[in-house]
Amino acid sequence: MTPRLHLDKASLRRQLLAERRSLSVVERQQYSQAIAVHLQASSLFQRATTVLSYWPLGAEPDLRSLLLQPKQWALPRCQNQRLYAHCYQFEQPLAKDCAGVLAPLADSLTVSPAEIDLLIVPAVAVDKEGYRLGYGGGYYDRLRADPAWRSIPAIVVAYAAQIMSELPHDPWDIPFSAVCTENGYWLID
Ligand SMILES: Nc1nc2c(c(=O)[nH]1)N(C=O)[C@@H](CNc1ccc(C(=O)N[C@@H](CCC(=O)O)C(=O)O)cc1)CN2
Ligand SMILES: Nc1ncnc2c1ncn2[C@@H]1O[C@H](COP(=O)(O)OP(=O)(O)OP(=O)(O)O)[C@@H](O)[C@H]1O
Repeated sequence: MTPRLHLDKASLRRQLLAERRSLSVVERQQYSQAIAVHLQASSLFQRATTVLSYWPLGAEPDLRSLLLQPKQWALPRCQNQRLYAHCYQFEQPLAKDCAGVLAPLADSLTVSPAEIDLLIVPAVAVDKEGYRLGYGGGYYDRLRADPAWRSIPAIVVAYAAQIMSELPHDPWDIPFSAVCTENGYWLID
């Protein structure tokens, strides 16, 4: 938890992505499982009927085991620089979207923000105030700039090594409601 505020977002992103890749496959699997356990114990998760989660990319926490829980699941699909929530059912076909992430097919059912109770969002880094650093595409920032999305509780997930005391943030960054790592889950007040 070294203060690295002096670094800009791009340098922090490079550094934190390298740190994440340096975790072994076994560490990532163990931590991902622990994150899933903490998430399932949270009241935000337990109360949610419809959840927008994510399909893991690179060394991100792999929370695909959650997709077996009895909830209505949705996954993001990137199109024209925007994210759309599509329904996901176990073993439904997926294809890479414009960001290179596996996503439901373009013609699959979409879910409106009014139906979604919870967002689960991966991060490259997170700080103590719930500010998130992502890959730099601004996809979740643009999504959450819409008032219909902004009001949905949103949990940001990362490995504990990605938690910083303070990250630089821009006017468009909206802090998250809660943070979850392999070491625990906490709400941001
Ligand atoms: N799993 C997952 N899905 C997501 C996101 C995410 O962060 N993670 N997104 C969040 O916005 C959106 C897609 N945005 C993205 C923007 C840039 C890159 C990107 O530059 N990827 C690197 C690979 C990094 C790695 O392998 O760890 C690359 O292509 O070089 C990926 C996704 C929606 N879906
Ligand atoms: N509400 C918004 N409206 C328009 N553009 C936005 C908005 N939010 C962010 N952006 C644009 O997105 C770009 C990337 O922002 P930032 O570096 O904060 O991404 P990030 O949160 O790390 O990425 P991601 O959410 O894709 O993982 C910025 O250059 C910014 O111009």
